[in-house]
Amino acid sequence: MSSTLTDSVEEKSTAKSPSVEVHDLRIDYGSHLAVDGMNLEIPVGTIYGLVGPNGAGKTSTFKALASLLTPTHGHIILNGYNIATHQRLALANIGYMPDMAPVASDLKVWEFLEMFAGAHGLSGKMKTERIRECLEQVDLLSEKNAMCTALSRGMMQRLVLAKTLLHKPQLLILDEPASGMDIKSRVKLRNVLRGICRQGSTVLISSHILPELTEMCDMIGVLHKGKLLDSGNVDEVLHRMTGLLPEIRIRLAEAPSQNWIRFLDSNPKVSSVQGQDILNYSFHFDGNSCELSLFIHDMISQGYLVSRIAEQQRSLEEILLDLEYDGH
Ligand SMILES: Nc1ncnc2c1ncn2[C@@H]1O[C@H](COP(=O)(O)OP(=O)(O)OP(=O)(O)O)[C@@H](O)[C@H]1O
Repeated sequence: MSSTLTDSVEEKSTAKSPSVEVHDLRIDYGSHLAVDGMNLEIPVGTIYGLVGPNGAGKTSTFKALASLLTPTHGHIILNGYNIATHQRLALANIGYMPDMAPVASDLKVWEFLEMFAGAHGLSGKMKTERIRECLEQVDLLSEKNAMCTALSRGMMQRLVLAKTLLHKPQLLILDEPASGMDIKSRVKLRNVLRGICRQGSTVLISSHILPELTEMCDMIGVLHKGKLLDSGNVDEVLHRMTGLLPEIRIRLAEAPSQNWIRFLDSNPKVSSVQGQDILNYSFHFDGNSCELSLFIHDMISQGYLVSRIAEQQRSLEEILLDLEYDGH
């Protein structure tokens, strides 16, 4: 449904609206329930990762956000505009990259982007400059004259990302952008996404591989069989979902004083202290990474020489796998 700019601005939420608000989203395919009562809020400038096994409902959610399918029920608000009532304004500032983004094979990188820049109404010097900026942003300027077919998978994904950036979207929705990428390409993608966020945009990405997201994202949501099981800061969600307290392993550079065990036990967040030998200790820690950092800082300022710290935790993949077997 179209609307005038004036009434849309009146209906827009506050200037500090979250980038994405999803209220009670439900998506059905015939008798199959794909997304079930999702509520989600993503602040501006965040990299948010939606993680879930195959068939969890990630693509369906993203398609609903990009207005490519109509949900059975629920509201979606992008940058303050409800997509059901103010679709044009809500979608004006989003960039959507599907999981199997098509790339024209018989074009050079520059020509490929020129085609889309033209469709966005760019021409002349402005078009040339914007294409250059986008290629720079995804670190692909050196390949501007390469044939699209000659690009690696990681480069291809970044080229499609450059295409998605052409109209300067404030919200990027990227479905499985890192799938099939090697670690080098993933690091490059992470740096590109961080750069985009620093410029004030919000990025929403999906993956069925948790480590891909935890290394890239500020926040994650865990989707399982259409239900959003948890959502929030990466550390907090991992802590809540994995349930078990992480085990912290500490190696000291020299034998500690007699007060060492008493010092560890005196922290209310510490439990199950064990000493493997005079230098190696382990304990459970019931706090977030910031509280752990403070504790380690305290340890060092008390004169305990910490030479190594490691944290071990049951992975979310293992937990989701358990849920599958439990039939949840
Ligand atoms: N067009 C469709 N018609 C019928 N069922 C569909 C359709 N699209 C998706 N589904 C089903 O809806 C559920 C969610 O699918 P969706 O593609 O959203 O999940 P996903 O988390 O993106 O999975 P993947 O990681 O495999 O892409 C799955 O059970 C899927 O089979």
